[in-house]
Amino acid sequence: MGNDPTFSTDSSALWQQDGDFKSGFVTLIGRPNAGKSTLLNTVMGKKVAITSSTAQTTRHRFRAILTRDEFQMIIVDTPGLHKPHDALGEELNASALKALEDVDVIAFVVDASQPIGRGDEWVVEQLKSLDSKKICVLSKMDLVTSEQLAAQQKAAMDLLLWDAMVGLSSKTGYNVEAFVEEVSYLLPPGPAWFPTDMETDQPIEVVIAEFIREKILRSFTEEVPHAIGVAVDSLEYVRAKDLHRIRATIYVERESQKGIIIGKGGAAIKSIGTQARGDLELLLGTKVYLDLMVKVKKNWRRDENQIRRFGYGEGL
Ligand SMILES: Nc1nc2c(ncn2[C@@H]2O[C@H](COP(=O)(O)OP(=O)(O)OP(=O)(O)O)[C@@H](O)[C@H]2O)c(=O)[nH]1
Repeated sequence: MGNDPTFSTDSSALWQQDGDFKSGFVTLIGRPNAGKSTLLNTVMGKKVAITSSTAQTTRHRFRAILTRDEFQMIIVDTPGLHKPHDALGEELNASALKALEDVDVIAFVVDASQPIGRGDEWVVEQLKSLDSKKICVLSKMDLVTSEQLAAQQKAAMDLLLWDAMVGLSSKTGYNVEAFVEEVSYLLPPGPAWFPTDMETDQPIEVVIAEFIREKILRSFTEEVPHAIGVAVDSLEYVRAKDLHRIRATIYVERESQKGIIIGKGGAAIKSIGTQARGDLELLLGTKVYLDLMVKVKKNWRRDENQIRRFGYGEGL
């Protein structure tokens, strides 16, 4: 992928800009399902992060880079913060909190359609001692009335003295540009740290595995999605046919889950493969041949080493 600017790995050069240029790190933080990854994709104008209605979708600290004439913002998506139940949960929390260190702006994303509760208070508590600028984002505005929004604004203002507050909808795009403007206003002066045509710092294999995992999250009910991990075993570009050949393994915790993922006569895994291939062809800009395997790896979510091997949480 060396010639694909989206996945350029050359971050050594400092792309110095003159004058009033601003740059810095913005971390999206909030409870699971608040709409962080969807906001990131809308800001970027394309799909870079995966999303689903299953809480705890995001397992990586994902960084996307938005460069305009006046600024460069490096946006860090984090796994939603929540009370941990297992090693994976603890690792995801640690990963999200680590992402708050030394960032210029923290964007606390709260779902405008859900009451602000103890979970949000707990997240904001973690922010109080940090020096960064703090912006409150009320997401999913398309789901609330103006009265509900006003009530939510008031509740959010009671949590903290924010440097800015924006209500937006990533679904309709409403006010997403206002969010970008507010953040850019809060960024300090500085050069572009990354090449101006680079959009994400994740290895392509990680993005591919995440796209596959997204399809599984969207295809099954609660129990199975949390039990899966996806790893790309090989990625090969066949120049003569202009296609990418991808082999990936879906790991589950139990035989019964393997059966569910494969489905009757292989129907479920075939459907996952078809859906994933569509996205991957768009991502890679070539035809894709996708070979998916399912393997059982007992209790991998309780095994910190395995979590790291998948690249979730801190282990990247
Ligand atoms: N109606 C509506 N739904 C939204 C909007 N933004 C996000 N959603 C939905 O909310 C759900 C969660 O969105 P995500 O972006 O995955 O949330 P997240 O905060 O990244 O979730 P975690 O990865 O669990 O931390 C998905 O089903 C989205 O489609 C919005 O502006 N309007």
